[in-house]
Amino acid sequence: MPSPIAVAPAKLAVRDLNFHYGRFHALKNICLDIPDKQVTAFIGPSGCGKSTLLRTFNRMFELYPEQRASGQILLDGEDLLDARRDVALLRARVGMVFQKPTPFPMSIYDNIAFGVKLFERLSAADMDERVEWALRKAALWSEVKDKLRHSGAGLSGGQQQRLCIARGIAVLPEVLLLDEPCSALDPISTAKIEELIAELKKDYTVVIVTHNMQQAARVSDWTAYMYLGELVEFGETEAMFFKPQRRETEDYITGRFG
Ligand SMILES: Nc1ncnc2c1ncn2[C@@H]1O[C@H](COP(=O)(O)OP(=O)(O)OP(=O)(O)O)[C@@H](O)[C@H]1O
Repeated sequence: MPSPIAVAPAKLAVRDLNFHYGRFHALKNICLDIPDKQVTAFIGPSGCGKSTLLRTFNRMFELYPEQRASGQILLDGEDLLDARRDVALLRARVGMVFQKPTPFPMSIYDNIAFGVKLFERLSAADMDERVEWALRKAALWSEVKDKLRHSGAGLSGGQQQRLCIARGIAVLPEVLLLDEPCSALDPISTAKIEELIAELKKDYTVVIVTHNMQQAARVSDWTAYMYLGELVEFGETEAMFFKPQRRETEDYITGRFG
């Protein structure tokens, strides 16, 4: 197997990561480099640990006492699993967008301003500018600029998901985690989010969990194939899809799995 340590500079370096849900061992000795300002996709059959691995990157699991991670996850060289590190600050650096669009029950404008206010004191004019910037980045501005005070819940599913991405980037994170961001969306909204991901990687390190192999091939630079809590193969997406090193990866990619 090619080294799980990518040649590109790593934004996140996972070292001997193990994860337990109670007594269930969900991630086993994961070692992996997530390259900076590129898109990395996690693929693998249902239950292999993709979302679990993603959620370790902003310590989401800490909300649940029976869940625990051991090993190291270095963000720019510093271990983010170190309990002394402020988890709120970590989540400002490592943002997350979930499978189902989850706008807050408030206006489109406030959906974005809410998170920004937790970390920065901006003047009204600067906040207006930040909201517009985030909505433009998420390719949503032209569709919502005349209804910023309307509820976010009134948007279509695809628009809501772009609103969640705008909310995620408004706090100026360095890493954006996307957990199956298109699984609840129609093909047109999916295409928009995929275009957006290509745009976002100019500024952010993006990690995406997807069930959709074509999507992984289209949007990612690097791909990790997981199975039963282990990292089976990791490499550049093109090589993984056209010349996988492991038989298991090839079987999964070509649909022979299961
Ligand atoms: N809260 C939990 N408590 C106990 N076990 C869990 C919990 N969440 C996930 N698991 C188990 O951990 C393993 C990995 O789950 P995870 O959701 O990370 O897989 P996944 O690859 O993202 O799956 P899917 O593609 O179906 O979303 C599975 O066996 C799952 O049943």
